[in-house]
Amino acid sequence: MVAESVLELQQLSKRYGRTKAVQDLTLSVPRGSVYGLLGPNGSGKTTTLGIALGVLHATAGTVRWFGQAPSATARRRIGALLETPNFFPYLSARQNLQIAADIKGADEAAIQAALQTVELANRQHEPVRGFSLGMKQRLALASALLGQPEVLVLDEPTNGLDPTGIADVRALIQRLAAQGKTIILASHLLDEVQKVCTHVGVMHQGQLRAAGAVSAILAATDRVHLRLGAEAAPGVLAQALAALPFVHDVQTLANGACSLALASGHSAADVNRALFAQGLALAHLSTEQRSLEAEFLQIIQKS
Ligand SMILES: Nc1ncnc2c1ncn2[C@@H]1O[C@H](COP(=O)(O)OP(=O)(O)OP(=O)(O)O)[C@@H](O)[C@H]1O
Repeated sequence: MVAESVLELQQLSKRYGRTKAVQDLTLSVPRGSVYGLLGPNGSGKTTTLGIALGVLHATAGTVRWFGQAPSATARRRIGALLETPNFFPYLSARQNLQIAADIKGADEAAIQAALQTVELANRQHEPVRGFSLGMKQRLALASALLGQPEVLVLDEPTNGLDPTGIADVRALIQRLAAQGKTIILASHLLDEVQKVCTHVGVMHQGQLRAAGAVSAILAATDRVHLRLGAEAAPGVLAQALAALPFVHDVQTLANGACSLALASGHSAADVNRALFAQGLALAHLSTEQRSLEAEFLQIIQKS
């Protein structure tokens, strides 16, 4: 079953004079996913989110939210945090949220629920000037949550935070995702995307270089290492592997060992079975799980 998309971007492009900030970008965010737009600084993530939210105009392309053209009704279903808002430092967390709630038409219950979600309910009467950056970021998230949006769009949500602040925001994102919200976040931190996202779109120089489920992108990069017993003739293993249809990118290593990549849906056990059926017994078999970082670097290098 194909998951329903919350957001679809079709052939989006944005130019600033000669700068092509976004080029021909097409992506789809499945409902219930935590979608990480990953890319180095200047790769076009903020521009993409800005266009999706209607605060920037695309030079070309279309945006669809919930299967429809953008509208005020659709916008009310989306909470966004593109930059940390300026809170009034002498007002309490609650008073600051009250101002945002008045603008959004959210009620008392919504303020209380948002404060609880971001775990600031017990500090709500303190002035914001005494808050850490992490607490301010959580308050900003509370503000984005007023109106109970189905989707949250966050630009670099952990930027500038210390490790505790990062862990708090990460846990919060995971809690919101567990409640069924779709979360779209931009980040240049691989680790962040790998830890919290179910899906990833890798951007580089304004273009989407790879996209899909994090698990699929990682599985596609697993490498299997294997070696036959010392009695095997040199080259036999590489030859046998090259003939297997679900194996690609076979590399011969020192002492006759080989490494390979698997087609999706196949495992190291399939390789073992196929070789054994040909009378080849393995002395060593292991899988190297590559990190998103390794994959990310490879995607960027390829482009
Ligand atoms: N208002 C603007 N005027 C001119 N160029 C811009 C403007 N906004 C962005 N750019 C350029 O567009 C490109 C993409 O920028 P964007 O901010 O979308 O990238 P990003 O991936 O979000 O990076 P960062 O993480 O640094 O914010 C960059 O080359 C940037 O310099």
